Amino acid sequence: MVRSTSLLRAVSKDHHILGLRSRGIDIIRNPRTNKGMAFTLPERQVLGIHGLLPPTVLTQEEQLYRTMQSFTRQPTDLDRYILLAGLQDRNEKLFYRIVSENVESMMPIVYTPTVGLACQRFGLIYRRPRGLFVTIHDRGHVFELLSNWPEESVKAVVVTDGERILGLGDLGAFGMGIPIGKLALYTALGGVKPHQCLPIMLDVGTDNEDLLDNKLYIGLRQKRERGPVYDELVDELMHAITERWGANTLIQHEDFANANAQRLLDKYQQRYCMFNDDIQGTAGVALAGLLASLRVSGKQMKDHKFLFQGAGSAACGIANFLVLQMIEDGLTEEEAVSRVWMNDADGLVVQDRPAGMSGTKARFAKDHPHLNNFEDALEIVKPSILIGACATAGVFTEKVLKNMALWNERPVIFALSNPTSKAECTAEEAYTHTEGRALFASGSPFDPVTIDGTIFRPGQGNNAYIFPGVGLGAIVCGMRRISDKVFLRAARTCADMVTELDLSQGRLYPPLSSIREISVRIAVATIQEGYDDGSATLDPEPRDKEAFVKSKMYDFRYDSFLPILYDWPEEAGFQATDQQFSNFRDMT
Ligand SMILES: O=C([O-])CC(=O)C(=O)O
Ligand SMILES: [Mg+2]
Repeated sequence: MVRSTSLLRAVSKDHHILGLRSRGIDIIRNPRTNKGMAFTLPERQVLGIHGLLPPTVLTQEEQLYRTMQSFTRQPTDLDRYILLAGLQDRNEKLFYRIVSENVESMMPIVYTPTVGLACQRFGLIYRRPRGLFVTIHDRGHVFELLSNWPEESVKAVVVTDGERILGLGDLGAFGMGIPIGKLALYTALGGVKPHQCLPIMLDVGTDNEDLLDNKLYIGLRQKRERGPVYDELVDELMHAITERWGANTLIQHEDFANANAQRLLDKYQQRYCMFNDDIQGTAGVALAGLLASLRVSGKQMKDHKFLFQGAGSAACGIANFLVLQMIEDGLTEEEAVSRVWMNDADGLVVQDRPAGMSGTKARFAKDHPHLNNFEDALEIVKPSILIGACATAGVFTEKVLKNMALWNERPVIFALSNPTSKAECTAEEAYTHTEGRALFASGSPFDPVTIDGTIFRPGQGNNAYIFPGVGLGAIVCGMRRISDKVFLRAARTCADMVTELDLSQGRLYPPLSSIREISVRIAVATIQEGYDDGSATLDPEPRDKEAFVKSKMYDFRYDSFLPILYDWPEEAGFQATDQQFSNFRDMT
């Protein structure tokens, strides 16, 4: 089918908006179409932007170089964050390309740890809107509010209510930085098209007094709404998203507090195409690293004994996945659960402890006297694998680490809390106090550590290995729901990509530079699981799934406007094909 070129011609015509004459300049002002100085001379002429740009014409590669120069010249990471946010607002293709090609230097800026600081300073650095703010006062009108979002084909939503932003606690509406950062990785690492991504901040107030007093706060100045009214709003949002953009719209829950995270996951997991990244993404990535560690220790998962410091939803998510893995190794559920111990702010998780217990951790409560000290708990359990998910920096003390090294030839130590300032120990501490024998991973990045001439390159056990690929896979095959098995499969896929070289350098994850390739493989694994369990709706099932996934991914290179605007002038009677038309629509 061919379409008339009238829409295409409209681009180069004059428009009168509020008395202002605007034409080609809108193409420069629109981050989706803007190429900056990379517009070629013929494009500048046809689009009516000749003279609005400096005369030099740059290639995208030259622009990358220039941007990199500015990036490295910034005095602080927060300045680098602001620089990249500005680029994202100006020139989308350049932004995503530079992040995707420089994951090691840019992921720590657009994502953890710097994104944490950006959230804390969000009132100061806020420039242009990105995403939707849905507040408790919008109850009853959420669909109308979503209708204000200009994109018709949203496929991935990341939503937070800001109550547990990384390990930084309740940041209220400042938490918006997190859905924005996660979705930047959906595109940069997973190739999901930017216009298909929507960050949502669900503002139900904040209990953070400092923010309520902060002149720069941008959210509702009220205490958090909880209980049935909160639940109704979340319900309405989930429903409205799928009403507006279709039943298979992917909805990622991010950084909800423990009291809500697992509860909302249980409530919605079967009804929507959704997952909770802090529970399932974290669990998947932790499992991936632990699977890789087995190749070094020569053990099976069932041969291990685990102690978690922190028993929130992330810890429980990991523990549940470990149980599934140990059952696959041949243990009964009871045996598997017996190998997993937890400790939290109220002490060892035991059956009758004074503080009582809520949620999933009850599954792991042991029949043991109450103990209130982590170091004592460690001595009782003598774990071979120690996992920190408690957002308390330094709880893995020298004594803790030395004990781990005393009991284990290759102690496995994961300090997963984010950002770096909340990590349970640093990479240097982990290697130093275990004579370099630790198999260490952290949620946020650490630089390589040199001990006695040996360089250790710690891996980053971060969800970013998992969620962009799962998201991409779920979107392209139109998944109705996402089961835990998707994450188990994703974990195995990630673990399989860890090479002997990685392991020899103490790294339990593939290098970040291969994360885009991993995302493709995880997307393929996700799609496969979708067809195996019947949740994929795309029909027919693509035969070559990898080629199919790649064909759906965002192209970071600039489109040329010329085939559309130059080669097919109306007088020549040319018409655009459907494909050309939709390429153009994607561009504008
Ligand atoms: O964002 C990250 O780096 C991982 C994550 O989801 C969290 O810590 O909440
Ligand atoms: Mg999170």
